[in-house]
Amino acid sequence: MKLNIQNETSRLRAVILGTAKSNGATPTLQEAYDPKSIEHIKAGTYPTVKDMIHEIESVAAVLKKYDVAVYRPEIIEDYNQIFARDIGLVIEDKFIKANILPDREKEIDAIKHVIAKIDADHVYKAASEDIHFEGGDIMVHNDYIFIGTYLGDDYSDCIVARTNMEGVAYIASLFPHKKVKAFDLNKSMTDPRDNALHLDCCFQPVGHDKAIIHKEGFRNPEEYEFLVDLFGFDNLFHIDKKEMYHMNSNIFSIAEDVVISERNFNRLNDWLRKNKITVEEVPYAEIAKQEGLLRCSTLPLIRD
Ligand SMILES: NC(=[NH2+])NCCC[C@H](N)C(=O)O
Repeated sequence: MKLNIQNETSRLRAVILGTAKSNGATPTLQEAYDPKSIEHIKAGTYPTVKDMIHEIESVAAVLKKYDVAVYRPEIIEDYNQIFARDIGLVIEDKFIKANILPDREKEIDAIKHVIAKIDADHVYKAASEDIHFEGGDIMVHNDYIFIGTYLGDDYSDCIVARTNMEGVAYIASLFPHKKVKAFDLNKSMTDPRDNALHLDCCFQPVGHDKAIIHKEGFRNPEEYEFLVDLFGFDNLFHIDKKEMYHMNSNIFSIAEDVVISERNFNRLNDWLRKNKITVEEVPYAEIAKQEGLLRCSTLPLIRD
């Protein structure tokens, strides 16, 4: 398989979509690794496997309708495998295995059959355990690579900070011809409304020249301003705290003019349609309770 990813929005041809088939029992508070899951475990509203299967399979159906080749992970019994995005990433023709949170380390084994289709010298893995990065923090945008990180002193105690500057440097080393821009993100282990778990939880390009953004996701106002300058203020759809909590920035593009979005994202979906983008609505509010949505559930392999 010849990989090709240059940006977030060109026509999608092949993708890995996560699976909810054997998610296991509701995690304990100790097992959870994000504040939104913790909130729902405490409230007794953590999603059921049945509901999550229904939601993720509705995404599979949309991808099929657009003739996208869809690869699925093999099943690991009682293990969360929904968020395929984070376990690896493709930039240009390279597949890079993530150096992911240890709780999620096994997920990559389940896509071995996909990685086996890629020429071995196009598959990368950072050797040092001090290098941390997950796919949700990394976005290629033509000449740019955008990377979410966290520069706070408490990085090592913060399990919602998944990409460090060593990770940024590693990705930059693989793509010396790209402009790499890191973004220091706001993190909270206790309140999901203040937690940009990954860059795609507060920002994502969409369409030809637009992007969805949550200003408060950025710790450094200058880095937010950089994106305003790059995209132009009028091309940005600003989402508020509540919309970011519901994961509005985490929709998924099949093409510049087709996205998969959550059916309750009324304000966003209206704006997309106003911009001549077809919105394929799916139910995803249950999976959203785990602080991940549609971009998080997909790992694109080939776009035009
Ligand atoms: N790309 C993403 N935003 N992924 C979301 C992953 C959510 C998952 N609960 C975690 O904490 O790892």
